[in-house]
Amino acid sequence: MNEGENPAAIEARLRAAMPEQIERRVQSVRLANGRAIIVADAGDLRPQEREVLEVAYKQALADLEGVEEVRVALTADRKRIRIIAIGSGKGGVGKSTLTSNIAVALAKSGHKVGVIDGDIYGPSQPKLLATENRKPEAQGDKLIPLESPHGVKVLSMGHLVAPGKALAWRGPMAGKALGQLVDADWGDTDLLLIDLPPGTGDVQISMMADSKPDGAVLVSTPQDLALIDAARAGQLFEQGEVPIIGLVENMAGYECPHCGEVSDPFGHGGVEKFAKALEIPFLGRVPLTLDIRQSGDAGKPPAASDGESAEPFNAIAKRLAAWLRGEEF
Ligand SMILES: Nc1ncnc2c1ncn2[C@@H]1O[C@H](COP(=O)(O)OP(=O)(O)OP(=O)(O)O)[C@@H](O)[C@H]1O
Repeated sequence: MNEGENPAAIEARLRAAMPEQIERRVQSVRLANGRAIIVADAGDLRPQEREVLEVAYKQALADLEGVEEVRVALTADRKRIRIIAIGSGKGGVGKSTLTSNIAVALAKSGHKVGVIDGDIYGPSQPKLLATENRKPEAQGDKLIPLESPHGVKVLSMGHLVAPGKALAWRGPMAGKALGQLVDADWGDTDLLLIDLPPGTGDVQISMMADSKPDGAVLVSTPQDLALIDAARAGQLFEQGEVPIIGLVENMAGYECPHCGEVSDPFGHGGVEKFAKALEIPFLGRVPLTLDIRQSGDAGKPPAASDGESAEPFNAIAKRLAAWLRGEEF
């Protein structure tokens, strides 16, 4: 061992000596008096696989400088990842845009966030999170999510199926495909946001049954029609006993880039009033801006910036984080 090597450097050196597939399971590894102590997650492994894993750690570190003995503690309790579904009754209200930006805002505040694009028929997260034309690898029967450039992991049917291919799928098949994305190897992710397809069909119902979300966020524009659809999506979550965390109003207020006048193409404040009437918390309002649209198309979520356009997403992320901690917001 190098004299003066600090614990973080030692941990990095020990981890670097391990093959990636076993390194990703390590919760902690330290070296004290020639003894390397590894704590690793083996909650999903059968007894025989656990033995193989233990031997693999011992072999990986055996010849390392300063290591005389290797001890391995395998934990059975896999950390449960919390799941939040982002839904809307109506399509095109900005659910995918919100999902990617809220994910990035939560990641900026220290959460380890993954995004699942549940919109099997019209996936948009590969573009929004700049992972288009990339293919996730598989480890055994588990997919390895892609790392987006914005600190968020992501998996979408758009990464797996050629554009337009999934369109022919029927509900149960689409539901199964979504289950595969949820069951991927999310590593140290602590929160998954699922961008649901619009509507209240088979995919949503099967997701509710298979990977019950901890809570749901509903997105709507201030328009009456979108609100009615949001109410329908709300009922779906209630029937599935998924708590509704709150409502987000998107595309509220458009500021003319030429004259500065603010107009409300889809109305204003409707979602907040609606939320009050239904006694659902209001999570925040996102304006309609050219920047949000253009940044989305360019795979650069405004939430990743320090600019003003990140603020509405930061505010919503803050309320979600409070909800996750069980606090009032
Ligand atoms: N606040 C906003 N300001 C400007 N454009 C927005 C805003 N929110 C979303 N958009 C744009 O509206 C379009 C639809 O958004 P998005 O794909 O996020 O909606 P969606 O509800 O997920 O749609 P779908 O139902 O098709 O999955 C996109 O072009 C997006 O860039």
